[in-house]
Amino acid sequence: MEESIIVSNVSKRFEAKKENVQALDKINLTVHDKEFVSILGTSGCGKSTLLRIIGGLETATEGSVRCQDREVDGPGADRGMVFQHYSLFPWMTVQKNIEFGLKQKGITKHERYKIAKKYVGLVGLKGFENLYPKNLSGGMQQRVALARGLANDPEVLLLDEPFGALDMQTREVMQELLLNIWQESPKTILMVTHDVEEAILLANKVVIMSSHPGKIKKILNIDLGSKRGFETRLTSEFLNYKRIASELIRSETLKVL
Ligand SMILES: Nc1ncnc2c1ncn2[C@@H]1O[C@H](COP(=O)(O)OP(=O)(O)OP(=O)(O)O)[C@@H](O)[C@H]1O
Repeated sequence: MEESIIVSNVSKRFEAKKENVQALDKINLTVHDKEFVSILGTSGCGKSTLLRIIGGLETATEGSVRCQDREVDGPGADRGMVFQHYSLFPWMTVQKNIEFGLKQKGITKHERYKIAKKYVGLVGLKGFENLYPKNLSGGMQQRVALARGLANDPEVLLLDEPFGALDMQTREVMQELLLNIWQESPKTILMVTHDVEEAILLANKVVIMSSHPGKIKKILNIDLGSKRGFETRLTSEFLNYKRIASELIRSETLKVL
């Protein structure tokens, strides 16, 4: 398997007036082509910072990141990002928000209309295409952001809590949607989440971070086969992974608190 993302010795220090924060300390991580990797860890352990550095939105204090064989020195079309705070264009309708990246890629008007329509339907927003973000709930905005990320079909998708604003039922349906899309047309996905079940259900590998400073504590290889769905959560293998991951995170949380 080829390497898609290579994080080498990445450290990040935020310099602030009152206190400096060592957010990440010598992170080494390789994500192979078409792998789905989840990152779990207690609040403040540096998950978002790591994703932002890979996305090129933040620079590492030390170390380097390569993505698709290129040094990361800023955002790029090879990496699609879906972040917690939706980052939709407020002056564009749902349809236009989803079409935006497709337009940048030079896809024809007719084709991008069709692709955006497809993803509007997949995320359950049919009928809302002509509304503006301000007229949508947080969960609906998050689904638009996810549809936009998926519609662009980048080589690498970076997801930061993509389902954080959704109710449990919608969240489970969106997890299955992402799983189906990834199974049908695999791509490299790196996803930050707080949800242990979500991390295990979706990924081939779960990276568990420790905090202050953020380091990689453990990488769990998840062997649940490729056909996963709602029932997978009930299997003994799944519950075993859940127990291991929960114990590791709990020991970190207790340390921090
Ligand atoms: N721009 C910034 N300036 C200063 N400190 C920052 C900045 N961004 C993050 N930090 C600090 O870096 C550390 C890691 O933050 P980060 O947001 O990456 O954690 P996280 O694991 O994603 O947290 P959460 O799960 O709560 O979203 C925290 O201590 C945070 O306060």
